[in-house]
Amino acid sequence: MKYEWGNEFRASTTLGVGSSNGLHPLPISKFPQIPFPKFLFLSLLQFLQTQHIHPSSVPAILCNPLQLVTADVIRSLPSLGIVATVSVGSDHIDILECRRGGIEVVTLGTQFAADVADMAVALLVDVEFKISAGDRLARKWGPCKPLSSPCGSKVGGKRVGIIGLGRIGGEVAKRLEAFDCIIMYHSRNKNPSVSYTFHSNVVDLASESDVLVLCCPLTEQTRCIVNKEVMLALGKDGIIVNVGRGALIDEKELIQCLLKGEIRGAGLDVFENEPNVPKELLPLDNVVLSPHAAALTFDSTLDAFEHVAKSLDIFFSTKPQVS
Ligand SMILES: O=CC(=O)O
Repeated sequence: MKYEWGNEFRASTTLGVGSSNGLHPLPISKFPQIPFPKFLFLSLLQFLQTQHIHPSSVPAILCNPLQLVTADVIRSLPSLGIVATVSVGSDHIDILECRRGGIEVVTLGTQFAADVADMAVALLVDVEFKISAGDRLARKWGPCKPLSSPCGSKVGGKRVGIIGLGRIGGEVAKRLEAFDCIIMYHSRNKNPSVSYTFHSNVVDLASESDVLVLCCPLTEQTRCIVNKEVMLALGKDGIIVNVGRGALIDEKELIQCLLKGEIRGAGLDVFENEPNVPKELLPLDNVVLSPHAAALTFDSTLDAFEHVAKSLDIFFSTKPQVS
C-alpha cells in the first residue's frame, strides 16, 4: 500500500486510520506544509462522529502523544487491530486494554532520540545563557534604551543528573560530555556499559547535581519522580530540563520552587496538561518554554511516519478481509 503525507494523514493522526470502506487506510497525500491539525483536540470518538465514520469500521488508530487512546476508545472500536503512535512514549495509550484485546501497539524506535537530546541541550544552554530572555531584550535595544543584558552561567563543568538513561538519555549524556559536564544518572537499573555514576535514589542524584534532565518514560512509577523533596535537594542553583513528559514533575511544586527561588531555572518542552501551559510560568525569564516540539524536526518526522506506515502496511497486508 502506498502512503504519502498530507492533510488526510494529519487528520488521520486523530482519526486513526479510518477507512471509507472499513478496510483500507485513508489515502495520505503530501505531508508537511500543514500546521498541526485543526482536529487535534477532538477526541478520536468525536472525530469519527464529525466524519460520519462508524466506529466498527476502524481497524487501526494512528495517533500522536496528545491523543488519548483510552480503554473506552478501544472498547468502542470492535474491529480495532493495531494502534500506531508517532511517538516514542506510549503513556497516552491504554496498553493493558490493548493487550487484553490482542491489539498490536506500534511506537517509534530511535527516530526522535537525537532530536530530543539536541533539544534538551538547547534548553539547558538557553536557560544558562538566557538566550530567550536576551532575545526579548535585544528586540527593544537601542542607543536611547540602554538595557543591561542578563548575565548568563556556564554549561561547561556542570554536574548533570540524567533521569532515564535510555536512548534519549544516552544521547544527552554524549552531548554534554562534549561540554565537559560531569554525568550522573538514575534509571530502573544500573547500566554496566557506561562509567557514569549511578544513583538508585533520585533525591541523592539531585543533591549531587547542578542540573536534572528528565528523559524517562511516564509510568505509574515515574509520575512525579521529581517532587518537592527532589527540587529542594537540587537546590537554589539548580536547573531542571524536561523533555520526557510533563507529569514526571510535580508541576505545582515546580512553579512554587521557581517563584520562591528554590531552584534557579527550568527548560520545559512538556507540560502536565498539554496544550495548557501554566500561566504562572509565562512571565518568568528564568524559564524557557517549548510546545512539546523536541520531536518535531522535519527530517525525523518523515522517518517516523515511514516507520509507522511500514507497520500499518504489514498489518493491512496480513489482516483478513472483512466486509
Ligand atoms: O513526545 C514525543 C515522543 O514520545 O516521541
